[in-house]
Amino acid sequence: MAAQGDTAPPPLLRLRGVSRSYGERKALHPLDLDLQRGSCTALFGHNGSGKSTLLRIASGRDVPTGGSALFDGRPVAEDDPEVRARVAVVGDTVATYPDLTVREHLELVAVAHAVDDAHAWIDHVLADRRLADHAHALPGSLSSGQLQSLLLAAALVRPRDLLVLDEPEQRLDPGARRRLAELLAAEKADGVAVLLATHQAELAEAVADRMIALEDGRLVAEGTPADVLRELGIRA
Ligand SMILES: Nc1ncnc2c1ncn2[C@@H]1O[C@H](COP(=O)(O)OP(=O)(O)OP(=O)(O)O)[C@@H](O)[C@H]1O
Repeated sequence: MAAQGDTAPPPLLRLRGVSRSYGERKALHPLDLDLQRGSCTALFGHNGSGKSTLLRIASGRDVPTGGSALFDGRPVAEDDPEVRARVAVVGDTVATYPDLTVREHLELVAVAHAVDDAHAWIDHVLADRRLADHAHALPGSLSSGQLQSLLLAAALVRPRDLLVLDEPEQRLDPGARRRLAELLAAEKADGVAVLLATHQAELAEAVADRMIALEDGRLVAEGTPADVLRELGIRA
């Protein structure tokens, strides 16, 4: 809660009492979350704890059964052009077109978002994600780590104010994980709000300002990564 006279800008993402039920099953109990531009919040928890459910609500890919989700003051809805233009998502599954090359996937995203000077920008992102040598490869010939890098690259070739990532470290080798942490730090420095679910404490420690631990759809700890990881007994 902001103190009176506090001049902090309104959060880019504001979730109030959001919850999600599937029939009788409560996947997410009511939860509040504020995310400012240039900051990162990490969601942490076991399989099935509700991280992806919360990310889907935050990106407009799902509608909460309770509470409200606002992006820059408007309801987060995937079919809102403003939300689609400004919210980039890296999901937890790799969905590709088998007959489009790596470069063509990125061109498709760049065209959909009317990116200026797309070719130069795609070259930059391909090099940045170590995909330049695979630009003309089809997805079927890529390793799982290279496919994950393609998913990240697709989010980077388009404009974004909010970047939502579901376990982006999965399938990446240690070097690529380090570059992922550098990338997310650079996103924050550019003023992008970053919301990520991760199983990797080191990634949260490297980039997150706040951490939310979930268990069975409930918030069980919240604070700095250091505080939360200590509370969970993961760090001394
Ligand atoms: N479409 C759905 N229908 C029914 N139950 C669902 C659906 N999607 C998710 N759930 C349930 O909601 C709970 C939370 O799932 P969620 O995918 O959010 O967990 P998670 O923390 O992201 O897990 P993981 O680390 O394995 O990705 C789980 O019990 C899951 O079975």
